[in-house]
Amino acid sequence: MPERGGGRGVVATESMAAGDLILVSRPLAYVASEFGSLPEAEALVESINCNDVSQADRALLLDLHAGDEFEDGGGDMGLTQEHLYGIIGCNSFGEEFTDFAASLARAPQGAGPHQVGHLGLWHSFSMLNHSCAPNAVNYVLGDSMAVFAAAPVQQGRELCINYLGAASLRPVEERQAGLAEAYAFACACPRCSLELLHGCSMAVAPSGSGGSGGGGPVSVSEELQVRLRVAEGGVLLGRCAELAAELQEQQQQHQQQCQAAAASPLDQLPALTALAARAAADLAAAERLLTPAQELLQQSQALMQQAQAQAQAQAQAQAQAVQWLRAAAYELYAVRTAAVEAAARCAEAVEADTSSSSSPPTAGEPAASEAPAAQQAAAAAAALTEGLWCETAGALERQLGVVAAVAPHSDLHLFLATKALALAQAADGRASGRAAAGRGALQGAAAAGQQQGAQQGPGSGGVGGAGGEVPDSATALARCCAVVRGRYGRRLSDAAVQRLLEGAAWGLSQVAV
Ligand SMILES: C[S@@+](CC[C@H](N)C(=O)[O-])C[C@H]1O[C@@H](n2cnc3c(N)ncnc32)[C@H](O)[C@@H]1O
Repeated sequence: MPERGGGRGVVATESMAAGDLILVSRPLAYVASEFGSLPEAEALVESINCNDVSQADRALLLDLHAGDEFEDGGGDMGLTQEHLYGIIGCNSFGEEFTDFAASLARAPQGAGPHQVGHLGLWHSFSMLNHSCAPNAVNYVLGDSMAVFAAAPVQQGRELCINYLGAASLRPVEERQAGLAEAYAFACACPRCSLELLHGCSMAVAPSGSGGSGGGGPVSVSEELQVRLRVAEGGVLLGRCAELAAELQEQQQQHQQQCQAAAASPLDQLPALTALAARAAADLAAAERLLTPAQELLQQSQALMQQAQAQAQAQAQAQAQAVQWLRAAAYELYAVRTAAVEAAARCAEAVEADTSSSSSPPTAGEPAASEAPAAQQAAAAAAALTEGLWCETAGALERQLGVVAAVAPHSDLHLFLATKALALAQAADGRASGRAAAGRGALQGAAAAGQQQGAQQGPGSGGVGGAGGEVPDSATALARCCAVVRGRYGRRLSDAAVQRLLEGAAWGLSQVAV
């Protein structure tokens, strides 16, 4: 059939009425099964393999369509098992006969009352193609296949049956999917085309109805009704197609008339007037929208101003928080320094006490036996001083890291560095290790200043010498001043630099005990 892209089919050689017998086909292979059950394809294969089939029928079997891969009829290979399964898949027809009375009436001769389910292959019947709106219907009578016209058929029309059984009532997508899966073709019958075109299904299966597309068994009477309905649908569809053709013709005429009318300018006047009226209406609608739009604009402007004010307030609050944090840090180091100084004084007092107790005791003075206790106290005080210093130095180091990370332009880490250096000197002028740590902190501050700040002149940024000598307070102060100048000289006024230097000097004077 060229109109469906190849393949064979059956065409009416003369017009016929609904109910006319089209063909009766004897089986090439046929197996019966128990009432209510459909025989398996294996049973049919077995009956063919057991030489039940004559040579002539074998040739007819080979003539049947078996899928695209067997288009050459199997070639020299003859009838392989694979080919046979392909033939059965494409052409076999079977029913389980759940309608008991009708089943008995159709049962093949010799079949017992329970042997009424069947599966078979019929040659001329296998030439019929499928349509979801078929004009022919088939019945198994005995083991023969009879095909009748299910609607009036004009000469030259293709005769089609329904491959789907009751599943032909399913929506178009399901029918298409079922046919594609079982027979590997996309159905383009008038019903499918119409339903696909309009995106709707003209028939929806009643709930619980089955068919070869899946679901439970369907009785024969039910299936007959289904086929009748489908056949009626086919007739209606034919009428629809004719109407569609008429409509298309009319549409073309209208189009031609419109084109002719468009060519004449006078005829365009009503269309232009209508367009103008629509434009006026659009304008009025736009004007109506203008006032609320203006109001919205004003509202959003007010909101924006509010947001700006909020952002300013937030920035101020942030700046205040930074100032507060800075003050808190100064406070902390002042307290720690005071504690270290107190501990040092305590140690000095205990030491003085101990040395005075080494001279002979006078009346009212503590006995010589108490001297070890005083020594212990001195040792404890020294340990306390040491511990406090270590803690303070550790805290200074951590603060330095934090300040350098979050506020690289702050002068706080300079202060912290000078503090660390002074502490190292004050705590133990001979402990070069600790002093070196203080010097290192000062150098770190200077290096941060060099990276972040303005360019420094030669020698101005170097804080601390390369040797292990601990610089005195005045040297440290001079080096701090160099750092400050190097870092802030460009961006700060002279007065501001002076204030910073004074601040650093003040810090040193507080701790250089
Ligand atoms: C029982 S055979 C029908 C006869 C077949 N056209 C032939 O040439 O032998 C079934 C096969 O025919 C083709 N067929 C049947 N109905 C069709 C349809 N409506 N559109 C396209 N192909 C169809 C499919 O390839 C299907 O597997």
